[in-house]
Amino acid sequence: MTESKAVRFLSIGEAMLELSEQQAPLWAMNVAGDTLNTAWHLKRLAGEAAEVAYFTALGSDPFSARIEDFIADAGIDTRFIRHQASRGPGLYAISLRDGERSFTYWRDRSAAKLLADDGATLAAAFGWADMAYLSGITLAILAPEARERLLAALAVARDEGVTIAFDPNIRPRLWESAEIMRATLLRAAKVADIILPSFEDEAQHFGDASLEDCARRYDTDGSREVVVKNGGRDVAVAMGGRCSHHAMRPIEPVDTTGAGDAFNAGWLFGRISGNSPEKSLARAHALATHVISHKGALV
Ligand SMILES: Nc1ncnc2c1ncn2[C@@H]1O[C@H](COP(=O)(O)OP(=O)(O)OP(=O)(O)O)[C@@H](O)[C@H]1O
Ligand SMILES: O=C(O)C(=O)C[C@H](O)[C@H](O)CO
Repeated sequence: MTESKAVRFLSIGEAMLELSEQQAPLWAMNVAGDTLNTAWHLKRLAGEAAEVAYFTALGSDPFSARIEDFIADAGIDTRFIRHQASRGPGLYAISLRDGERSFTYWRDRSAAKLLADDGATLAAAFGWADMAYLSGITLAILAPEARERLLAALAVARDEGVTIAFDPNIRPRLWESAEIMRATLLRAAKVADIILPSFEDEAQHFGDASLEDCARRYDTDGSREVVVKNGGRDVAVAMGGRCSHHAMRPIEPVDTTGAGDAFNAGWLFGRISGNSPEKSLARAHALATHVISHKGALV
């Protein structure tokens, strides 16, 4: 019997400390961050069928060590994590109103802002991967030269056969201007094969009038796979130049933090496993609804 080779999934971004209010006055401190959330869920779904590695930079302090231990304990490979002794981890706190989350950040000098400073580590990581995943947050936190370095490395990796998956995950506060944000997100999407936007954010910042508008803007030539997430409402899937709508079952959320990240893991796992779009969507939605039924990004 031949055993199929595990897929190598590389996720690139910022792992942070997360503060999530439990019963007043108690707050839980966990570890989360959009690209880490997706990597974490994907590893749980895939088990031995995927090797998952996380690419970031952390400090050399005890809280950075906790983050790294958390990642390693999840079975995620930490070989591409670099350390910047002069910096520490970023922190965010969740505020909730009727289950809808907003974030307060303390991350201006986090180590992760330097994650793309070393071209050799980037090349080694892309050389290892079958699929690489990043988000608009990954790009937003970088200095302009580092952003260019990462975009160039992505283009080379794609040419060399790495599948690139990208969630624009729009966070305007993290960018220096709305123009730079929009232009950079479009450039990243151009070097991606799979794009996973959220309709509400895209409509607000790119003016898309419909799910199809959003899918077509990202898939101008019909060569990409685009899944437009949409809270508890219909999702659109563009593939092979055709766009289909899929009804989703809405629920009352406890905390929507990480819904999109969990959805992405479910979708990517389905596609890596060769499942149909319908089956992949069902898994993605089930995982997202599970996550939003609990506080914090990771359940
Ligand atoms: N109220 C809800 N009921 C059911 N499913 C939901 C609800 N909200 C979100 N989801 C699920 O989560 C997916 C992602 O939702 P949404 O686009 O709102 O996430 P997001 O804004 O990207 O989240 P985040 O950036 O916090 O990870 C949806 O497509 C859906 O499957
Ligand atoms: O907003 C960020 O930068 C985060 O990574 C925090 C959350 O975990 C993430 O946004 C949820 O999607």
